[in-house]
Amino acid sequence: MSKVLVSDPIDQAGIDILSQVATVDVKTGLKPAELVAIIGEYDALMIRSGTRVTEEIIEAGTQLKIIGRAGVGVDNVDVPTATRKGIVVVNSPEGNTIAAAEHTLAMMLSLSRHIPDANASLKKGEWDRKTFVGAEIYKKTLGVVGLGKIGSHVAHVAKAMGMKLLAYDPFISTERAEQIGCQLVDLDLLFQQADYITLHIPKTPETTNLINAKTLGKMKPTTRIINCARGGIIDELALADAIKNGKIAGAALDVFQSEPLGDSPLRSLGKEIILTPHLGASTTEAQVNVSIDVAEQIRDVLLGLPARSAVNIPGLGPDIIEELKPYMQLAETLGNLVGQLAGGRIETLNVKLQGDLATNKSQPLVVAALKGLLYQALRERVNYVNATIEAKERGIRVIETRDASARDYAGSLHLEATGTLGTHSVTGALLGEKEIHLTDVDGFPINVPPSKYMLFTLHRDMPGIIGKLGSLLGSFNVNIASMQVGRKIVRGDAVMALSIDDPLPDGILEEIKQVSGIRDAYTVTL
Ligand SMILES: NC(=O)c1ccc[n+]([C@@H]2O[C@H](COP(=O)([O-])OP(=O)(O)OC[C@H]3O[C@@H](n4cnc5c(N)ncnc54)[C@H](O)[C@@H]3O)[C@@H](O)[C@H]2O)c1
Ligand SMILES: O=C(O)[C@H](O)COP(=O)(O)O
Repeated sequence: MSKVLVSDPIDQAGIDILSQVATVDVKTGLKPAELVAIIGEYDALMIRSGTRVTEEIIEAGTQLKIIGRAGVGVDNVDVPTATRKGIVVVNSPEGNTIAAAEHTLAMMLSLSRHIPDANASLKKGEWDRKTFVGAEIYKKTLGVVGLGKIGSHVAHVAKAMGMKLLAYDPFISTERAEQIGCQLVDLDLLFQQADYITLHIPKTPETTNLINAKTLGKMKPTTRIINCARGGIIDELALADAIKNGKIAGAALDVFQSEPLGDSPLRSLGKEIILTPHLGASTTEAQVNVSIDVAEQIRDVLLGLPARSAVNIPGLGPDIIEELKPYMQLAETLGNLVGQLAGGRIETLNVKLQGDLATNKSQPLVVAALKGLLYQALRERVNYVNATIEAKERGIRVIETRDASARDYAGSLHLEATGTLGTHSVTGALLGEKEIHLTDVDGFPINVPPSKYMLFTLHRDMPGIIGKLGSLLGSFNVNIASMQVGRKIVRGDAVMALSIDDPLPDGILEEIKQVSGIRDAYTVTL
């Protein structure tokens, strides 16, 4: 019989489901070394945010087939290592949406009316009606950063309470925002105008320290911030400082850079701040939902069936996956690349399946291209199962065409993304069995394998331009691994594709764009 380890408190409903097919051990509060010592016995691990599933734990889990996260965020799981080891990672994308949204609303109202401090004062024996005069949220402006599942529900309820709604989410269409009753604005305007700012975004390199001394400086002295998303999106020291110095009015935080929260200046602030110990998902209903949702998936995978919310394994038939696997990787890479070249919010993705790929069997490649396209917005939360729905929810129009007569390569894929910042296209094919090559960028023929860090320029084909760019990169100690120019006519427009060893340091891209003859430049991380 299979063995499942449950290492965080989860609802009994899930344990009952797992017990039908496996022996279930519930061992909470294990230290990392204790988990490493025992994980080798188990086929499945079920967790919440309390267990950090590191590379060391995954490597020690020699029998592990699945890691089930009873909740949304899988940032406590080393997903790339799990994927490399062939371990399915599943989560419950919607099971605690309402709980987290309601906690956010509770935080906003409690903060406005000083409920925690008023309650504490009364329980101490006081009757103080002066200190706790609050503010109304009616007719105030709420700035929602991240208009996904939780952000949308918060917006919906806030609207009913008479709030005016601004939202920032570069991956959501204006139409979708309007349906929810939000006006999409840029982040600066949201920071300047909102009376309340609520965060509902994942923690990614782009969102880390999004709220910092500089952005706090743009807010009104009456602004209050609520974070029930992820710790680390707010620079906590800068926030404590801004509240202490009256630069903003207050904050309500459920999540912290390091959990459990240790010594922190946030703890010594008064009624301007409310802190809860990561309780967003802690309702009876949400815990039943996520526990059942994830336990059912663990049960299915242990029985050899596919999981419905795998964050790292395609939910497609194993035979199709085997045949299309190298092309799926091609489609995902091209999707990620064209999404970054186009930038901004993507409105349309044209997918052209060419040569041998122009068959109906190739449909999963469209899904893989969308998965790549959405990676910047959703990171590991986008998978082959949800990519199409996520694209639809974001208002991205997908146009598929097939051209069996295109014969430059046995099979090639052409993607064209149009977004708020313009249109870009890429084409790619496989060389040999599975070596991905970019064969065209923005209509210019090239032939380069993609690499982790790339720089693309659109420039005038003229003597000296390659040298100038090389010297500029050299002066910033950027090492070029390979470089290729694609042009259609001599001394006309051209594209340069460079593979570089490290990410481009801040500020260089702007300098590159100033080089005479270079019209535009893009940096991409794959
Ligand atoms: N406190 C808790 O207990 C609790 C409970 C559940 C979820 N969460 C967290 O809440 C957050 C939102 O969860 P969700 O289920 O709504 O996720 P979701 O994927 O449905 O929505 C996230 C939204 O953020 C947007 N986004 C991504 N990068 C962005 C950026 N740089 N700027 C602006 N928007 C960006 C995406 O387009 C998406 O619409 C996640 O961080 C999740 O881990 C916390
Ligand atoms: O990502 C989530 O689902 C939330 O942060 C909740 O985490 P928890 O289930 O560990 O409370």
